[in-house]
Amino acid sequence: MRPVFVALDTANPTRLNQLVGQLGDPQEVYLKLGMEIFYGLGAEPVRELSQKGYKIFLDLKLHDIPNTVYNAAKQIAKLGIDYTTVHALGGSKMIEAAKAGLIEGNPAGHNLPKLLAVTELTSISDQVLAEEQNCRLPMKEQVVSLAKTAKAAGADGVICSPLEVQALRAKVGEDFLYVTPGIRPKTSASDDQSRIATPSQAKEFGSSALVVGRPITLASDPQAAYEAIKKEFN
Ligand SMILES: O=c1ccn([C@@H]2O[C@H](COP(=O)(O)O)[C@@H](O)[C@H]2O)c(=O)[nH]1
Repeated sequence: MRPVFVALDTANPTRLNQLVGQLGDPQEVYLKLGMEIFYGLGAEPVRELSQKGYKIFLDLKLHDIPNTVYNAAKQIAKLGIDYTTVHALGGSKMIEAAKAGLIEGNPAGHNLPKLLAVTELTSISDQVLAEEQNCRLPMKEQVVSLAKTAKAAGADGVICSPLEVQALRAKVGEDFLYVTPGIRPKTSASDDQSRIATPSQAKEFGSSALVVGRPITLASDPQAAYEAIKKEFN
């Protein structure tokens, strides 16, 4: 079964516990904890949820000089997490430094966390890419180019939109993870996301895993919404 990570974007501990409690057996639930939790509540919820057996994707999107990223990744690895992120735009030396930091900080006996490089955020449209980032490449080519750099620098996969996965599989390879946010079931609002797809489209395009936040966390029955998305994707 391919993973569906639930993005728990809240800094309210009561809300966090309530949501986690609604999702089901820790051994079968994949959680994505991001900046809101980490900056609001610190590292403790990350350690606690990991110790309870949840698979943890800590999405802090590191983007800094290589030395700073190396030291930050070393600390992140100590939390006992399974996946983490850097921005591919930080360059190959920064991605290599992140990988080295994860290896150095990883506790003995724990699987090495997988390093995912964010290509272009799924909130970025073709227009913003061209007019604000002044990128000369079309979106798919830009994402492929960033993914090639990330792979050569030692990343285990990338974060991208499902809309780019077919091109990525063809040009970057099958031996790489394509983890896709920007997921919206047919009846959900797109919110601030630009490059979106439904769970069944993501399945058809070949996403390795999904990241889904508001369509689950704001649903009247989050567990039912989570189960429906897992079923549609698998
Ligand atoms: O390109 C990216 C990278 C990360 N995200 C994160 O995924 C979730 C999506 O939440 P929704 O509520 O389903 O929109 C969120 O935590 C983002 O930080 C992304 O959306 N796009």
